[in-house]
Amino acid sequence: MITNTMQRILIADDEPLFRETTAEFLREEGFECLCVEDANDAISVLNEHPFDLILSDLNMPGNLKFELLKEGRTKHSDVPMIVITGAPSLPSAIESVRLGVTDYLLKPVKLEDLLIAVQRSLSQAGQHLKNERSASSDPVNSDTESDGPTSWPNELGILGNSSKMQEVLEIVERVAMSDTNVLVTGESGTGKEVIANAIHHRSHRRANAMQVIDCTSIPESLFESALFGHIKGSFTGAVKDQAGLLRACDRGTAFIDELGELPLSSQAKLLRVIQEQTFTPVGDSQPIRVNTRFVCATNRDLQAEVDADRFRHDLYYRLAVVHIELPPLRERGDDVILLANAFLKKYQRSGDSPSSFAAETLDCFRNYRWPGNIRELRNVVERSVALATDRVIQPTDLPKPLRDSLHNPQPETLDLAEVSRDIALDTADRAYLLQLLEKHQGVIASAARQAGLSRQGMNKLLKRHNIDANDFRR
Ligand SMILES: Nc1ncnc2c1ncn2[C@@H]1O[C@H](COP(=O)(O)OP(=O)(O)OP(=O)(O)O)[C@@H](O)[C@H]1O
Repeated sequence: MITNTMQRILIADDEPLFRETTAEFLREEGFECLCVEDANDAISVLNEHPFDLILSDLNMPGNLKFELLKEGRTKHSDVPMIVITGAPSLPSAIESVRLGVTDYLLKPVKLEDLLIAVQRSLSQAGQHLKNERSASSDPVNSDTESDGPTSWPNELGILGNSSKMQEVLEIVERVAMSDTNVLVTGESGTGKEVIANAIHHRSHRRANAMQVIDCTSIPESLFESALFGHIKGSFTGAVKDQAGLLRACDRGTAFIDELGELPLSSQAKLLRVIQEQTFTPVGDSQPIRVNTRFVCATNRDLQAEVDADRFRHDLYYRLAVVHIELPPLRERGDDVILLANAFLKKYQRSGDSPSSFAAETLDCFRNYRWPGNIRELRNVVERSVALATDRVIQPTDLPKPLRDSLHNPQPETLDLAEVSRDIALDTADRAYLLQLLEKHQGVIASAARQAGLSRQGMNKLLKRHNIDANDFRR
């Protein structure tokens, strides 16, 4: 878990082994490290997050003209920079010094020497940055104790410090470099595509394309042609040759989104490609070989679909070699605050834009059940930044279901020993209704049937708890 008291080092280097060993060593020495593999990524994280030190390679993508050092020098002049290069030269050393680096080290560098250089550079830079941070009047950054961690990304650039997300990220790190097929499941908006992207970008396939194949947008009759391509004239409407989606991700990753929606006939065709890594374009006779890794996503319970014979079990086992289950936002603890603060920064447009959330607004975020997960949170923050009249976003700036959640905490956030029996029972009753509606996707009649209530009885109960069944419709 990353804390805010550690000093933060940005490591930019395109050699994975160097990056990882250096980061591991520095972490053991008590620093927070964020690794990126090229200058463009380094510049964008540098502009989004505060750092105490930059450790930069010279010969890496996007750095032909010392772009990272120039950015550091012009926009972050208080952040010391150290160069570590495997291809030293007099001109590059002169230019680095001109751009203000505090040290110019040669690879392979002894880790003890690196540590000395890091400590020296940090102490030269003094307490300047730290003082500035602690004096900051921006509550998003300064009020970290009450609001949870600040928007500091892990190495995958995915926000989430909760233990459930840390477990997910660990699996992503481990599986990315293999060629194993991965199934990502989770409710809508939990970040399945974000995870698929992270797997692709951490894999050895990252130089090639990740192609999104959205099963809901391809009609069953066109599935073969969309995936495998076709030859001109092979069917009415085939006015020219088309390569198909699979060829576009040869040596890359095929991200099959909404896999649970794939009709049985298309499942058989997909299975063949996965087993044989070959396919034949429609109207052609020559098979084409591809080398593709499959990452799939669905918000359905695919095992249940297999049990109900709606999904082929052989395809399921081929695709779900590793299964990553993303927790809903309501089960990620204070990640909701971390994400809300990050979205707030993202949507701030001018100096007058709202720059923080009131404590009660954060309580609403914690209490609300977020059926639309991170996507819903992002939309809520964008909307409240646009509508708020004050610099602090108040519960009144939020949509009604969120505002209503202020006085309706989820049972897991309630200390039962501290409340009356009535409140405890009421909270449990509410939690039961929420889960019931979740399961029945907002259909009151079937929820009422399971609860042993009449429709009217259920409606009355929902009204008392201020729950709108429409919020659960998918
Ligand atoms: N951990 C995260 N950190 C920051 N932003 C995130 C994270 N996870 C998801 N998001 C953002 O939330 C939104 C929804 O993410 P994404 O599209 O990956 O969800 P999904 O589970 O694939 O949704 P669906 O099932 O509806 O396709 C996107 O805007 C994405 O950038």
